[in-house]
Amino acid sequence: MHSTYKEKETAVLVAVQTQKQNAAQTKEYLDELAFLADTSGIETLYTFTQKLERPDNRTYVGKGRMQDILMYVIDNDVDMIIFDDELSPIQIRNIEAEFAHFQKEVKVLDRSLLILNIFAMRAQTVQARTQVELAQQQYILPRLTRMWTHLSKQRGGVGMRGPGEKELETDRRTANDRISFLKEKLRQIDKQALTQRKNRDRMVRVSLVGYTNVGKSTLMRRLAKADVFAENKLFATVDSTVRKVTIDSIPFLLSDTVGFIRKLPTMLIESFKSTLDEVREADILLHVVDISHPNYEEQIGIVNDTLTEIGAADKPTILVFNKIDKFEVEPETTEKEQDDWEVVHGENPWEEEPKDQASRIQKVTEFLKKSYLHTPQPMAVFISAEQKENLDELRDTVLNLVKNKHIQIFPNWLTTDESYTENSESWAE
Ligand SMILES: Nc1nc2c(ncn2[C@@H]2O[C@H](COP(=O)(O)OP(=O)(O)OP(=O)(O)O)[C@@H](O)[C@H]2O)c(=O)[nH]1
Ligand SMILES: [Mg+2]
Repeated sequence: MHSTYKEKETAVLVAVQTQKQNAAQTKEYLDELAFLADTSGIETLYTFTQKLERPDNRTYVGKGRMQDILMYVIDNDVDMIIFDDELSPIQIRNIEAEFAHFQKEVKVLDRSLLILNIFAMRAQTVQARTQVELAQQQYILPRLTRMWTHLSKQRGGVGMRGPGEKELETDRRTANDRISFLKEKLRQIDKQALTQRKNRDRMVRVSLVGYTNVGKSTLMRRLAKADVFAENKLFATVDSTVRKVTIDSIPFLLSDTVGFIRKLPTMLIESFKSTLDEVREADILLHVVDISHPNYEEQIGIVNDTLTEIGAADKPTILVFNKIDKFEVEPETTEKEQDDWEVVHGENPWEEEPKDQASRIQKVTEFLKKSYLHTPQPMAVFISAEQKENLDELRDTVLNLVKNKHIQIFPNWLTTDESYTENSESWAE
């Protein structure tokens, strides 16, 4: 029997492969888009790509590809199309018009809107909620056309048929008023937060930064015994958490905050400025990387670019390569590369499978250290936050940097350290 009840909304994904990217990268980007969709509770049925110099101004992909998408969406009664780049209001209108010929209502979303929706789902504090709503309103305002009604009216659904011209005018005015109101509210929250930060003892401030889902919150739990939320979804964290940590009687503040992603909407970065203050004002950064991710090098670049954008680059940084328990030495390396490695280093780490987890971790760590010694890198540590591997080494590296900074702030510290040991949490096992 045919049932019209659908558990999940369904989507097709669409990306353009420009000359700057190869097929493997495009696939990675689409996998990430599918992960974003999945995090929003949307099931991806199919993906479409097209090689183009740049996305088409009118309909993002060309006419022929659009026809393929149209047929698939109609035949399979798909609920929405999600594009990997931010669409202009005109592109949205044209794409929706294609479907209107077939009396098919389909939601047209893009990567930015998907990210905004996830942030809205996750925001816990008043500050984060206000910041997300501001970004949403700013995204929607130029797109308030007949096809659109704004998000705040209908939680969960976007891209429905909109109101008439007159209501649209009212909607635009309401959106503008709301934007002013939210900005003012954020100014007040910022003022309070600033006072709070000023009243805190001056302590060395360390911030966890990194791409989304790399394990920042998991590491925060290990380092500060903090009960922060971690899960295998994108943007599990969109607020920031600060905890006092003490190692060898040196106290410092550790903060965990929102992760970064490729093509993070600009309005989101802007409205999250105050959440990102923790990062901007930090003395030291722990840049966490998921070394088991096929695109981890590109992710490092994206994080560095975002840090530059928010004015937080050029701080003493430790690259924390996480998830070494999931890192596979073998499949990534050809036999020729293995032979070359053996010639240079006099051993072949691929020769035999280590028997237990401990020796496997040791082997992987040695392998990674050797690979990274060739390239100029900031300090690098290889850990597994989940499996608690090599955390002592990370602790020592952090301690060294913290100590240097601590001595700068408190030149007389060596004689007065007693007072800092009270009431502080110690490094978790
Ligand atoms: N295998 C493995 N998984 C890990 C490790 N560290 C974290 N994870 C998993 O990775 C997923 C993401 O971890 P989180 O700590 O939420 O990552 P995050 O960087 O805080 O992510 P966002 O807050 O979404 O930006 C979770 O499912 C963790 O259990 C690790 O060392 N090894
Ligand atoms: Mg997190």
